[in-house]
Amino acid sequence: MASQVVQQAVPDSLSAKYKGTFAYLTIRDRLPTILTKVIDTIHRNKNKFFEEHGEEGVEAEKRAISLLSKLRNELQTDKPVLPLSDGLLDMEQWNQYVERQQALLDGDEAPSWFKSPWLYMECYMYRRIQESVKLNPPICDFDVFEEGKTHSFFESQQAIMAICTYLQGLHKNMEDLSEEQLLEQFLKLVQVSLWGNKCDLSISAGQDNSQKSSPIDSLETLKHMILVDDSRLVWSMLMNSRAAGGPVKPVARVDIVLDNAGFELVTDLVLADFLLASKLASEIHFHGKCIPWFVSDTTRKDFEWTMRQVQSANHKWMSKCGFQWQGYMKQGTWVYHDHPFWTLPHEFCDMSKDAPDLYAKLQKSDLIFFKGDLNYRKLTGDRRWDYTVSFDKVLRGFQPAPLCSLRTLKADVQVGLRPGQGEKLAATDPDWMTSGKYAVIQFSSPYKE
Ligand SMILES: O=P(O)(O)OC[C@H]1O[C@](O)(CO)[C@@H](O)[C@@H]1O
Ligand SMILES: [Mn+2]
Repeated sequence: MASQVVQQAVPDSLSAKYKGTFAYLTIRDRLPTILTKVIDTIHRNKNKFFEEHGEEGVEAEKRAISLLSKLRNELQTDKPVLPLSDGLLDMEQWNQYVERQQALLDGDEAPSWFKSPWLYMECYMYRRIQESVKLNPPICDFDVFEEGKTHSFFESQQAIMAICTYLQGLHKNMEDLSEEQLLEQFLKLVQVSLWGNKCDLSISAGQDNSQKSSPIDSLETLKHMILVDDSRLVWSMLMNSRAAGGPVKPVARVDIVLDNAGFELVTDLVLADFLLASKLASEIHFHGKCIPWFVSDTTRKDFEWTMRQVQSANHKWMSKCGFQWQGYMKQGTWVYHDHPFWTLPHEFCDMSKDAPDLYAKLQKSDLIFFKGDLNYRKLTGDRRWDYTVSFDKVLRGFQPAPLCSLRTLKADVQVGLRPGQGEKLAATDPDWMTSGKYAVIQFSSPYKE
């Protein structure tokens, strides 16, 4: 009975059924554009498939394109969601999820692109792209988004060199920093990682969106664009946990649920390095995606590729970072994980029930950073919350450990604002929720008084 009451209080999901919303425009315009680009990418790689696999590769390319064209047609004509058939490990969970969505609709209506929750449909599109490739050996391991991700890394070279140089400068006198100076550097590197989230390739529908200038220099001018800044609460939490272990023996395990490869990933690695080197943390656990996702999200392959690229760069400080990072991986102070739950359409409040192993893993953390917009959508359930509802409340029990979302706003969900703040922004800048110009640093802890 009590849980029924709670459920009624939860607002509806964002959905393309609300005409004119960002969800609607995404499903109507941006997702078909992304699918067209995917088809084009596969087609452009035809010669490569032929060189690698002969005629079989070309046949597979044709079949994959035909499945993707069919998918685009299903989307544009609002066809019902079809079950997956590729036999991958998460297939059953996806197919069961349709039933959950079915139960939310009236009568015999089937879940479909313009009726069902946006989060579900957008995730489903990326999973179907994966299916279209997986069903077609020998090209089944082709990452349709790899070119864009590597391009964005190379386009951000200057900015990457700048933050690597900055980090190495810090390394030289880390031991001599006062607590206040350490706090100042912590706040800076959290903001660098935050603004790194501007560079995703999904919001730009695959267009280059890389970082050109030195990120450190722009932090001051960007500060007023941070709508909620809980970074000092995060700092206090880390300091408390450091005090528990003593200054020479840090105890905190920090997890970073990664978002985009390219520049953003490097900003996350720089933050992770700083946390270790400053002894604010003793180990860092990264979480990436098992399959290509939302155009630019980091997979294990992207993670390893980035580490190698940084290491072999023709730039002293960048390559020094790369060697240190490889060292952390070898020592086990940095650990990379992936889990199929991150590429399911579920809200994070479902994690303890639907992926108890992952939830238990996250419970071992002292602080979890969730990077990016999609993670924020999943933290909040991608629902039509009032702007002033608290961040704690919208997590709906998802509290494996203290957590902090670092997100630039690219979807029409935002909570934890001051009364009137959202309305004022809407009046002065109508695209404030989706332009990626604004950001939040929001913290929630199960241990907060
Ligand atoms: O890489 P991020 O920050 O998660 O952004 C991805 C976001 O891009 C979008 O495709 C833009 O709307 C959202 O659907 C998604 O939340
Ligand atoms: Mn992303």
